[in-house]
Amino acid sequence: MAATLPLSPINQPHLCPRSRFGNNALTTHRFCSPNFLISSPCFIGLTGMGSASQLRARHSLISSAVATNSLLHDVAATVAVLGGAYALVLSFESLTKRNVIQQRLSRKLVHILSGLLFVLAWPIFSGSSEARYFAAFVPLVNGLRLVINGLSVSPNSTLIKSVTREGRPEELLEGPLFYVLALLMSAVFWRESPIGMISLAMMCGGDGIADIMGRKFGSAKIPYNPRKSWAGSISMFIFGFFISIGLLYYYSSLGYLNMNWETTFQRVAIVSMVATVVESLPITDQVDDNVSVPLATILAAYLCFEY
Ligand SMILES: C/C(=C\COP(=O)(O)O)CCC[C@H](C)CCC[C@H](C)CCCC(C)C
Ligand SMILES: Nc1ccn([C@@H]2O[C@H](COP(=O)(O)OP(=O)(O)O)[C@@H](O)[C@H]2O)c(=O)n1
Repeated sequence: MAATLPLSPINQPHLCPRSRFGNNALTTHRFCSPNFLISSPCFIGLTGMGSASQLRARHSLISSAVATNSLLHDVAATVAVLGGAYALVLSFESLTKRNVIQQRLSRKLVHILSGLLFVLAWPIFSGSSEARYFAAFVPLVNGLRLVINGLSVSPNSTLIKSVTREGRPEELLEGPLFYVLALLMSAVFWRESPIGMISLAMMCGGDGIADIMGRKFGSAKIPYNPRKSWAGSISMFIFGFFISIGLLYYYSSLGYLNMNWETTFQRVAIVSMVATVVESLPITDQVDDNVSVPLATILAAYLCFEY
């Protein structure tokens, strides 16, 4: 594990290298961590803190303490987010069981909230470079839960009621499973890249809202796909765009990103348009939206923000 202090996400731009993303996104670089700096030769020379071997011993002691601190921090954050995921599904199952909301709306709200709350929770993990893998463990566990219940003889009815269309256990192996795999993939891009967060904004916020608005106001159908409507697609573009901008602003305000806002709005608009067009295509029978939308978004975002 890379020994880096769980840094305040506010970077020291004059010390930290520029990110490889063209928008000058700053990254919390391990060579800018206080732990690295206090053991650097210039610091030693300036402060006369003792012989090099003494300082090497002190550095290794500090490094192992920092690594242990980050490990405990990330384990606690993982447990907290896993608990949040379980509580979210349980809450909507209870609302559905008590007929407060319909099962179809419950599923869509779980679809919208799970991913967005997951990406909003990323800052509670440590500043170590391995933190993203602890975060990715959450969708991994939920994916295994979906597979076990989708294949099992005695599936968990709470899960089925909250995330399936028709209450069939095997449905868990379709949209919901692809959904959590998309969350896992987005977590690997992590806090220092706009790509993963925009992917979740479009899949969770955009595609989720498209369903709700399309079912309610979708009388005018799209010519090349009568199963989708202009209302649904326009809603996906608008909500996906603003949720993406909101997430980029959130992570910029926490110091993880330093976006060039003069170009970011256009780039996000392009990515949102690509995701919306892909979602509207008549390919749902071949490729689930929870596969096509995140993959299209990641590719478009990579091209728009990488160069
Ligand atoms: C209903 C879901 C997907 C189906 O989508 P679609 O077919 O309607 O397009 C969502 C399934 C959610 C899953 C069971 C739970 C995922 C939890 C997530 C990994 C972590 C959330 C943490 C947060 C703090 C609540
Ligand atoms: N662009 C869109 C997307 C969905 N919808 C509406 O939402 C319903 C569900 O959409 P979907 O098949 O994408 O649902 P999921 O696969 O996202 O669960 C569609 O049958 C339409 O009634 C729409 O009108 N326009």
